[in-house]
Amino acid sequence: MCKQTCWSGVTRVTRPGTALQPGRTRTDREADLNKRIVGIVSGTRPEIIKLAPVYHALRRHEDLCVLWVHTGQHGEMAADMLRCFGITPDEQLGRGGASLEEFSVACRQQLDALMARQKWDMCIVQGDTESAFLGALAAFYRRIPVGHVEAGLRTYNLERPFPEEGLRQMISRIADIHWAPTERARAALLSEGIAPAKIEMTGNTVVDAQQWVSERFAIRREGAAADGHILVTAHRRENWGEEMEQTFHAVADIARAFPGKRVLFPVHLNPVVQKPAHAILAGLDNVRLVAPFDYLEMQQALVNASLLLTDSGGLQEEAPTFGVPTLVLRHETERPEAVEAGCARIVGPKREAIVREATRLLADPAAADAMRKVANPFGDGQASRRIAQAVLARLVPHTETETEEAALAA
Ligand SMILES: CC(=O)N[C@@H]1[C@@H](OP(=O)(O)OP(=O)(O)OC[C@H]2O[C@@H](n3ccc(=O)[nH]c3=O)[C@H](O)[C@@H]2O)O[C@H](CO)[C@@H](O)[C@@H]1O
Repeated sequence: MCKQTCWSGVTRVTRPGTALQPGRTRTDREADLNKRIVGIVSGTRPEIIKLAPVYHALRRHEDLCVLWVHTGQHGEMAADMLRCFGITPDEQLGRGGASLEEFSVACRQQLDALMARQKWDMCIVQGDTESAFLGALAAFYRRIPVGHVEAGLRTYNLERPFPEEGLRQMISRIADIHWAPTERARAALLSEGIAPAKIEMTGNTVVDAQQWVSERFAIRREGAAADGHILVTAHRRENWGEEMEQTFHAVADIARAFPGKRVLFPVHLNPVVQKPAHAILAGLDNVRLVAPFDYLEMQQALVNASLLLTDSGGLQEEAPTFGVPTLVLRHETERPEAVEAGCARIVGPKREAIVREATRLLADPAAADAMRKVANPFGDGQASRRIAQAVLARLVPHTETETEEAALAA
């Protein structure tokens, strides 16, 4: 592996076997071959999970030079995810500092320098993070078309989730192609005046990511669905403090009421979560508090769960793939499709409602079974292929693109 520092704080990584002439980059060389350059910008764990299948789908096409740029918003958690999906970033940006402001300013400068030097034909971002917004903004100023994966999620409440709701709405204002995961997301974008031709309903790439790892790492359920553990995750900023403590007291109540059930809780590293989780739950025999899982461990823990209690967006989307009934520990969700389909319920972060709903599902196997049988409303595992087809149609219009039927039959 060759590492070159190409400007302040930015390290360029060249894959083995692609030795370059001095001063020349893989991008320069591939641009000479008339390849169109697609840059993918990631910052956090969920972005990597949802962009990895897009990266692999795009790399199948020889007319494209696909670059992965990691902003460093998440460090170690992101490195685990990149490893899991076999991705080595082409560009790893340097963090400007610990605060979000310092990160943001330095990230914007580095992205602009990168885009000034390499003429990207498209910039792809995902979701609603600071990195996604900065990637879209830098591309917008450089007149590079922006493709937005998981476009159109909305609560229309700028406070919840904060700052994500604002960031995703701003990305929608400057994106050129909006890949909506669901019909509801498409309808939201249309209602905001985005031209129908710029929106494509693709499904959510999170299902593709699950299929990708399940196929390669043999992720399978061990034992009967109803016998599995209760999986818990909680980290959302808007629940910090008293509401999160109530959630953990509810988990303790459930563990005491069902001593034969094991509760598995990978605890987010933030001390705001660690402290109350350990104070309230550490003494219970059937509760295991563990460090955050890598993606493979998490998918294995999910497939073996009989019930999921979570405030995570990604886990709400992943649980129906494995038929795991879900209680959402939030007041509202921008992913109501699971609730409407019948595989999830919103219970909020408060003790009484969580205990009531969990007890109902644990005591009534028929109610839990009904939730297990619902197909995943978020995607069919083909989203990244549809996105790759859309990129090709835009950047290499004379290429023959696979029909949906041909791809599915392959
Ligand atoms: C408001 C909102 O909904 N915002 C979302 C939120 O994303 P989220 O709630 O989905 O985030 P998490 O829960 O951190 O990640 C979930 C993924 O991580 C895997 N996972 C989890 C725990 C673990 O121990 N090991 C793992 O592997 C898990 O299977 C899943 O795939 O924040 C992002 C910005 O950070 C936003 O862009 C995104 O809209």
